[in-house]
Amino acid sequence: MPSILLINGPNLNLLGTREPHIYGTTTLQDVENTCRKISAQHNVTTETFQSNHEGEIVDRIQQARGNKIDFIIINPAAYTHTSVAIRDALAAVSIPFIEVHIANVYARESFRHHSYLSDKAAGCVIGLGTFGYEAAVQSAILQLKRGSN
Ligand SMILES: O=C(O)[C@]1(O)C[C@H](CCCOc2ccccc2)[C@@H](O)[C@H](O)C1
Repeated sequence: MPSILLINGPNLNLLGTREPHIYGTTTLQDVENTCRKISAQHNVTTETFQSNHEGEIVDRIQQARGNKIDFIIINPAAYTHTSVAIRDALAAVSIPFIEVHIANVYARESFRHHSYLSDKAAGCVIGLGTFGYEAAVQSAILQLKRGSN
């Protein structure tokens, strides 16, 4: 069964509990449950991982090859703007990925306007709130089906 890995970066464990005016009131658990439900409807499994630590995210990406992950959906959070290490880990495993951002990063501080990942992503979903995760899962499923045809 095809498998998606959903990775969320630092502070996203607080989703839905702080700064609702920016990130909304949906919790990370809600997001993960919704992604699992959507993928299950298409006979795709979704594994979820959240960490506040860059090295743990790198480790999880590296493990994805051996864990037979077919697609990655990642919100790197603040590491979007700083992490060559996460960029390099994604390149090393050669698993297609979609980058998700809840807020419109281009409408925020200028330091959020650069991503170390976007140019290597299969696609980016930015500024659609937590619905962006649903859009990313639906797109990943379509790409996986296309690849299996
Ligand atoms: O808009 C996004 O999804 C971001 O990846 C969120 C990051 C912040 C994640 C922290 O999320 C929180 C959620 C609730 C309360 C506090 C932080 C931010 O650093 C990026 O520039 C854009």
